[in-house]
Parts: sequence; structure tokens; C-alpha cells
Amino acid sequence: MSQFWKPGTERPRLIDDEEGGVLFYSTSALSSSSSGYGFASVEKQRQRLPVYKYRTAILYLVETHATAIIVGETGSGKTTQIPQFLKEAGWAEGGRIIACTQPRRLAVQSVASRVAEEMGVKLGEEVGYTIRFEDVTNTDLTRIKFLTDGVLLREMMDDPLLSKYSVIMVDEAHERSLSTDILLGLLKKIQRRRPELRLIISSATIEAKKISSFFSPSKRRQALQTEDHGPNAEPAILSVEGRGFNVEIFYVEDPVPDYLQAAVSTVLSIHDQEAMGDILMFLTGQDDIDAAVQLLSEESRNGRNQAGLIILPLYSGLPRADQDLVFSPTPRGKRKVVISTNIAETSLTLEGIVYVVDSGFSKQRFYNPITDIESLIVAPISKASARQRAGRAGRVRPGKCYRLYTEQYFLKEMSAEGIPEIQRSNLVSSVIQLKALGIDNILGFDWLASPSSEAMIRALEVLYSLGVLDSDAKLTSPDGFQVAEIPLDPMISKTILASNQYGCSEEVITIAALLSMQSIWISARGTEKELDEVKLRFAAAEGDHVTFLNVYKGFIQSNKSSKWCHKNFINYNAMVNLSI
Ligand SMILES: Nc1ncnc2c1ncn2[C@@H]1O[C@H](COP(=O)(O)OP(=O)(O)OP(=O)(O)O)[C@@H](O)[C@H]1O
Repeated sequence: MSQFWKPGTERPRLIDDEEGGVLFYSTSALSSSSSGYGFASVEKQRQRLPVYKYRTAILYLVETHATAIIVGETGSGKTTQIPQFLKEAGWAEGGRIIACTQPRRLAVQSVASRVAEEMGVKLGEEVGYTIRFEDVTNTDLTRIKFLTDGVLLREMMDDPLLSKYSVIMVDEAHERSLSTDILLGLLKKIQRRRPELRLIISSATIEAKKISSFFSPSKRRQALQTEDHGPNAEPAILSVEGRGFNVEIFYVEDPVPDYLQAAVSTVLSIHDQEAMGDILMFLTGQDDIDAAVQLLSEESRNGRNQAGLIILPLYSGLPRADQDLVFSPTPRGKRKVVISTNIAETSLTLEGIVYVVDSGFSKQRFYNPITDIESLIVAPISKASARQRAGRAGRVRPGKCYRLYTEQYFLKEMSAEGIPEIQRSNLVSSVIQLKALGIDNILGFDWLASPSSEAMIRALEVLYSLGVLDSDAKLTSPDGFQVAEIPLDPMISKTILASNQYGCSEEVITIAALLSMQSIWISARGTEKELDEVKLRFAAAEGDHVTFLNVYKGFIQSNKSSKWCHKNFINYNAMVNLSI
């Protein structure tokens, strides 16, 4: 195991810029909920959460302000409790709905089921969720709805003012996903047309002042608003004090040369030396995770006292049944090790997690508008991410977080926040979405952070060349409107529409589905050469798209055989999903 040290022990601590931070070890006062964790009734657990004491304050601010910004530490109860407070206070009466958005699908599903459980209702009835291609709501019954911010944006196509929602809570706003930023800009516009709509922007690690000044109305509007006695348009900021359970933070003494190897040996040492409790390890992507799974499995086979380990990968391309395993209870005497991408970084509560191992890296999207190339690059995470990662422990019992970087690096070099996705992404999909919502002047749109003009121009050029926008940059009819309707990359949507003309719709739709998967190949350490040989067998001179089609045809010809997939390093579960 790398040499870790706990700040506050031998070495002098450097804590000056930790303000607004989330999790600091302190020997005094354990959590507010430190007694008898794990055995309390759901109602008791709710009452012990820090946010519970702020119930009246939150309801008052929502009543009196158009926008409330709520900052509270990870695990303080924002996501699961605030929608329930609002429902109890009558915000879902008269058929209205309380919405709570999340940047990630997995978080939407898991918080919705937790809230349904807390309320003692069936998921999909009073409490429901919607993610792309999955709607678990009931039009007549659902009063609290969790959804991804992308899905809420899509809903605006049919209902531009989101009229069925009384309160929209944009949770984990610090993530600054592409959809969150667009959503915030559009919600600001909607507020002007619907003064009765209430917004809540929440996170553990958000820059509340920046969000507040974004939503702050101009002096003229403020004066007008005072006359019509609506809610105060000036946003209110509420800071929820208190946290769940302590999380002790440990840093490596010296930088590690190989984070993957260091993460694996840290897990093994925890298993050797620490009390029972599950481990959550943050790596960057499927390749890293597969490699770590293999290394840990080898260690198990070599018998280094690893018998009790249950090793579970977690990434967005993983089949649903495998993702669900991470939520299942750990058998007595065993220890779960969940090896995840940043899919598990925010909102999730994995009950057994006591230890977090943070590699300090994640895969991030970067776009170069000059070359028009978008790449996924392994890059250092921000402090906000580090705090979120640590915050996956300490939710139902005290925890420990092992950071595979030095404290000096955390304090002096790690950036406070990541770069908003809008400033590092291809904007083709966003531009068409805004156009479809009637935002003609994209350059003048009220952005929380402006995208680069090069990326914007590039997006307009691409859409023009696809025939989706005309020379006045307006959506063409019918092509532009049809492409905007399809929730896929506009290039793919346009290809699907055009395929009809060339009589190849089935092939093109299959390719589109294959492209939407993370990876159709499965590789393991040491099998790279065999994988390359297999890929050659399917390769088509026309390029990757036809190669993918060949793989799919092979799978169908094999009678959807798992053996065939295994032999050819092909992701069987993905193929099965595709062929349903
Ligand atoms: N599935 C669950 N099982 C057990 N306890 C849970 C579960 N989900 C939530 N909790 C409990 O409720 C607490 C509050 O969770 P919630 O997600 O509302 O917090 P949060 O403030 O939104 O955190 P974050 O900022 O990390 O999203 C957790 O710390 C945990 O104690």
C-alpha cells in the first residue's frame, strides 16, 4: 500500500483554502446521527439528517423566492428530503408535479427508489422517474418525478414552459453538464413567463454566489416585480450546516507512479488491515476498471487472503442487472469492492460503503473546434469532484477516504471546479435543441458560462451542411424539425432519415444503435493481440461502421450465442440488448 498519512497527525496541516469544503476529519463531535447507525426506522433516519432541521427555512424560502440555492454537505439529505418536504407542504396539489433533475441516469433511478421506499409507495406511482428510453411514471399519480436534466430539456419540446411542474430542483448543479447549463439558461427564461414556478439549485460543492448572480434579475425587472407582488426574484442562498458521519481523509505521502496499481494495492491493504465494510474505488473508464478487476481477481487466486472479496465493476455501459449488483446487500463475512467511473460520484448511496479509494483522475470530454475532433482524455479531477467522491462514504456510518495524491497537490494544484462541459464539447446537438425550442439568437443566449465562438460557428456550419439549418440559421422543414425530434446526434439522425431514400434503413438503424453503445469489444489485460486479430476478421474496407454491422450480423448468424461472443471478445449483453 502507498504510504498514507492523515492530515492533522504528524505533518503540519494546510487547511486554509478548504472553505466550503465538505468532509474534514475532526476528533470532536461525531455526526449528528452517530447513534446506532443502520438500525433506525426510515422515519428516524430521515429526522436525523441535517437537512431536516432546515425544513421550515427551506419551505419558507421556496414560498417567498423564485429561486433558492441550497448548499449542503454530501449526504445531508438534499436530494431525498427536499422533494418530500415540498410535497408535504402542498406543492404537488392540484395535479402539479415536483421535478428533481440529476446529471446521471443511475442516480435518477436510485434516488427515486429510495424516496419511494421512504414514502412507502410503489415506484412509478406517486414517485417516479424518467430517463432516456425509460419512463417509470404514471400521468395521473406521479407527484414527485426524478429525471435527468437531458430528459427535462426534451420535455420542453412538447411543453416549452414546463407547465406541469410547480417546483424544479436542479440537483448536483456543480457538475455543470452540458444539459445542466442549457437547462439553467432556459429555466431563467421560463421564470419570466411563469412567475409562479419555483427553482431550487442544489449541490454540496457549488459556487452559490455565481449561480445567484446569474439568476438575479435586472434592476428594471426587479422594480416591475415589486409591483406585482410575486415571489422575490432575487435568489435566496441557504447553507445547510452539519453532515452525516465523519469521513477521515488520507493522502499519499509521495505521488504514486501508477494510480491503477496503487488503487489495487490500497484495496488489498484495506482488506488486510481494516475492519469490515465495503470499498468504492474511483478509476477512469472501462479499460481501467477491467484491468483492476483482473488484478484483484489474480490476487484472489494467488490466495493472498482475498477470499472474502466480491469484485464488482460499475460503468455506464454495463448491463442493468450487473449495475444492480452494486446495490445488493453484502453477504456476511464478505467485502464488496465496487470499481467505478465517476458514474458513482454524485447522489448515490451505496449502503455498505465504508472506504473510498480516489485515483484523482476521470475521463473527460475535450473538443477541438479547429480540427472538429472530440476526445475522451484521462485528466485530473477537481476539488469539487474529490469532495463528492469522499462523500460516497460517511452516509450511513463513518468512513475513510484514501486519496492517491498528496495533500499538497490537493490544496495547491487541484482546480476548485472542473471546466463546464459546454466549454469543452461539440455543440451540434445543443444548438439544434435550442433552435427547436425557438431560441434563434444562439450567440446571444444567456449562458452561465459562454461556449467558445469557434465551437458555436463550427456547430452552425455542420448543421447547415446537413441541411438542418438554412442560410438564415433557421431549422429547415421538414428535415430540420425531424432531426431535432430524434434524441440522437444530429449526424446520426440525418443519416437515419436519409437511409429510407437509399433502401438501407435497417442497416443504418443497426449501426446507429451500435454507435450508441460504449464499446462492443471486451478486452482484458494481456489479450490485446488476440483482440486485434479478431477485429481484423470483421474489418470492412468501408470503415468502422460496416465493421460493426459485420459483428452484429455474425452475432445473429451464431443464433445469439454467448460462446461465440466470448470467443470473439464481443460484449454479449450489449448485443442481446440490441437484438431485442
Ligand atoms: N439507498 C439508501 N439506503 C440507505 N440510506 C440512504 C439511501 N439513500 C439515502 N440514504 C440516506 O439518506 C442520506 C441523504 O441522502 P441524499 O442523497 O438525500 O443526500 P444529499 O445531500 O443529496 O447528498 P449528495 O450531495 O451526495 O447527493 C444519506 O446520507 C443516507 O444516510
